[in-house]
Amino acid sequence: MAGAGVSSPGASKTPLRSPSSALPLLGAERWEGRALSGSSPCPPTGQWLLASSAWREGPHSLHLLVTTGALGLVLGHPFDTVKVRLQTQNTYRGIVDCMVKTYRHESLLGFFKGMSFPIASIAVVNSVLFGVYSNTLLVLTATSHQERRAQPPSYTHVFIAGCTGGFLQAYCLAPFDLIKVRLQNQTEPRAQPGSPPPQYRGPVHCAASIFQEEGPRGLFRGAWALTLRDTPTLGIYFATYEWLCRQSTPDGQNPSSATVLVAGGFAGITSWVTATPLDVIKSRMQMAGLKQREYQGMLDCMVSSARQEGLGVFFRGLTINSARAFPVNAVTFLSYEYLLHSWG
Ligand SMILES: CN(C)C(=N)NCCC[C@H](N)C(=O)O
Repeated sequence: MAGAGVSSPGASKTPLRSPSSALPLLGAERWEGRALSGSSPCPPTGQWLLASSAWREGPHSLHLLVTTGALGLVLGHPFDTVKVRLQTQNTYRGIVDCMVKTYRHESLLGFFKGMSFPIASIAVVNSVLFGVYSNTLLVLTATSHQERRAQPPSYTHVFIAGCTGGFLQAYCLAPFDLIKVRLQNQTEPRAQPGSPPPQYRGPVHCAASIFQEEGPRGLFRGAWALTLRDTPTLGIYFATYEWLCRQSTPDGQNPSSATVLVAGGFAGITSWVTATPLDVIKSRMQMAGLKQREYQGMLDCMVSSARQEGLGVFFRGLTINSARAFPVNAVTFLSYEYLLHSWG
């Protein structure tokens, strides 16, 4: 990552050797205490998982990774629920109609259905994505994170590293994403006496039911569409982020925190714009046989969706997902940069 590392919004853009310029934002005393006591030697750049590296850095870094990821996820989940419902159900006239109906029938809690598994898995999924990305870049460019400030990687390398991260994270994400989508699509209000119970009583029951009915492969329903969605679009995600950072940062310097936030937010939007057609197909495949008819495969799903609902179907949920993607990915990149930076 060229110029990887963050500086506080007001800091001058001088090359940084420690996260001290990010201190006002991210906890000055903790870092300074550690630096003074000498308890934080620079760990090697080539570690596979960000989370395990963060553990070595100390609980502060791990907390940051998990907390920012989880916070973004909680704030973004209601938007995600509306997106998923718009993509898979034909009963809504648009975003507002979906929000109103969800609120009326299910109260505010309806927007948070299916959130627990994504929260439980965010650290692993983000660690695989960002860990594989930064290590692939390390292999491709043969330069460490620090050296890349002076010798920025080519966009082709950034794109390939992003695609590799996207490909591998898709397989970790697939079962969690399937359970999320199934639970988000349960429109029954909370169990009331006399009303029929929803099909799944919670995430564990959902996973167990799928496993019992369809075997382990059932948990990977839609995984192909997910992989096809994530492989190129995560290449686009990192390349956009890198490009935006370089546009607004003088050569050899670190992007400011504000730059990281804006570049991360726009990288999220750009990647989701390109990911939406396959996102629709993925969600429909995951719901096949339930609220959707069974499909013979991805192609069948694409063709029959387009025939019945027109080409606009491939952009369902795009607006609300873009509104969600900006803040979620802004904080994700800020914590990623902070972690890289704190390794020195
Ligand atoms: C286009 N795609 C699949 C992505 N950009 N994925 C990475 C960002 C994931 C982030 N938690 C989010 O939900 O936006």
